[in-house]
Amino acid sequence: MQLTKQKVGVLGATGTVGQRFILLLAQHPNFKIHKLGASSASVGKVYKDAVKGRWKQVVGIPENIASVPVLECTVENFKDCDIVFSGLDSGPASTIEPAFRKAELRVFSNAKNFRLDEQCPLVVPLANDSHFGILPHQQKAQGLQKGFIVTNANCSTTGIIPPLKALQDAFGSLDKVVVTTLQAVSGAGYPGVSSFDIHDNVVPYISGEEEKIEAETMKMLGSLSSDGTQFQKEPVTVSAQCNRVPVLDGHTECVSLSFKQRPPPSIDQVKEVLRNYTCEAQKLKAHSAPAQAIVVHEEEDRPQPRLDRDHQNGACVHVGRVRKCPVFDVKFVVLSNNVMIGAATSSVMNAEIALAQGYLN
Ligand SMILES: NC(=O)C1=CN([C@@H]2O[C@H](COP(=O)(O)OP(=O)(O)OC[C@H]3O[C@@H](n4cnc5c(N)ncnc54)[C@H](OP(=O)(O)O)[C@@H]3O)[C@@H](O)[C@H]2O)C=CC1
Ligand SMILES: N[C@@H](CC(=O)OP(=O)(O)O)C(=O)O
Repeated sequence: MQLTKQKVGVLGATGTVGQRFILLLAQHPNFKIHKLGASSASVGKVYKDAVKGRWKQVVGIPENIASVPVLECTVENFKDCDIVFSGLDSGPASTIEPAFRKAELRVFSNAKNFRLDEQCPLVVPLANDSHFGILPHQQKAQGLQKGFIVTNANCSTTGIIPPLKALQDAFGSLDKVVVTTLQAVSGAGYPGVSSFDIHDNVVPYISGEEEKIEAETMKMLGSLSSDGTQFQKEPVTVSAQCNRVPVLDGHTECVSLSFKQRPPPSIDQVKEVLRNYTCEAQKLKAHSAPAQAIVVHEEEDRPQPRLDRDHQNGACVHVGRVRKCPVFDVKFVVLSNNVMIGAATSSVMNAEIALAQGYLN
């Protein structure tokens, strides 16, 4: 039986993340693009004209989307959508997303604004979908029947959460996590960092990024109270250092960590746990879920952004160089596609999980 597809709106549809939404949703079994929104610079144009000279994907604009008009991001324009995906800049997201929620719309957001909100789930779909359990509380607290905001994480946080969660589930609480990032230029949107600044260079600062990785990790590794009304942060110490590097897509992260458990697990045990890790999105057979959530590499020079970022349509995370750390217990390298699982794919997979778990009824 063919089920009716959910009508979806995409806010920020013309941007770096928005373009990935278009590609993921143009032919989706559960969702059908119904409305597109962006800034006043794009409003009034059809999609292909709004992104003229700015469509940066290796495939063309899907034919069924090219002539869809781009609208102003108002409740009035989007009120007949079942779901709204937001790839808005954080400035406009701060007012538009809560206004949409208030109008009983379900919002799946990439923006940073509500990630640490006590009523909003912050979910990496390969790891902590149990945090959707806060949604009835959010709706009750906001006096709503259907509307809510679900957020997905910062793109660098997203990469490290699945391996950290896998290790926490298997070996108990982590003690300390140190992460150094090498972040792709697409993380800064388009046109982002100027070519003059990034060519032949590394920029050792990304505004606000280190604080986000530290705080978001504690929320996502934490738990939801049994009555579904409160998040309990995981008391893990996280230290992040963030760098921008001349890579187009794909954030690389060098991670060292220690366990509370003494003695710590062996390197072989760590690898086995990472390799065998499965998540709810896979069990639910969510359309965007990867067959392998964490791909563990044995080659000593992998993962690499150019070679590995598009594996499984960028929906998994890669871990390589798992080895003993002389300072902490274990160290490894993570690679994740920042615009796919780090952004649009996470939002879409979150909506697929929410649909399967009955949160969109
Ligand atoms: N790039 C990445 O790797 C990641 C990004 N994010 C987050 O996702 C969001 C989008 O990022 P990204 O796609 O990179 O950014 P871009 O700058 O590439 O795109 C921003 C989008 O927002 C729209 N927009 C800007 N101002 C307004 C406004 N006042 N009203 C309505 N729409 C507006 C733009 O429309 P127009 O084209 O008309 O100007 C465009 O569609 C941000 O919040 C970002 O922090 C999260 C994780 C990873
Ligand atoms: N700051 C990230 C991308 C991003 O937009 O993050 P956030 O959604 O947390 O603001 C990067 O530069 O790679």
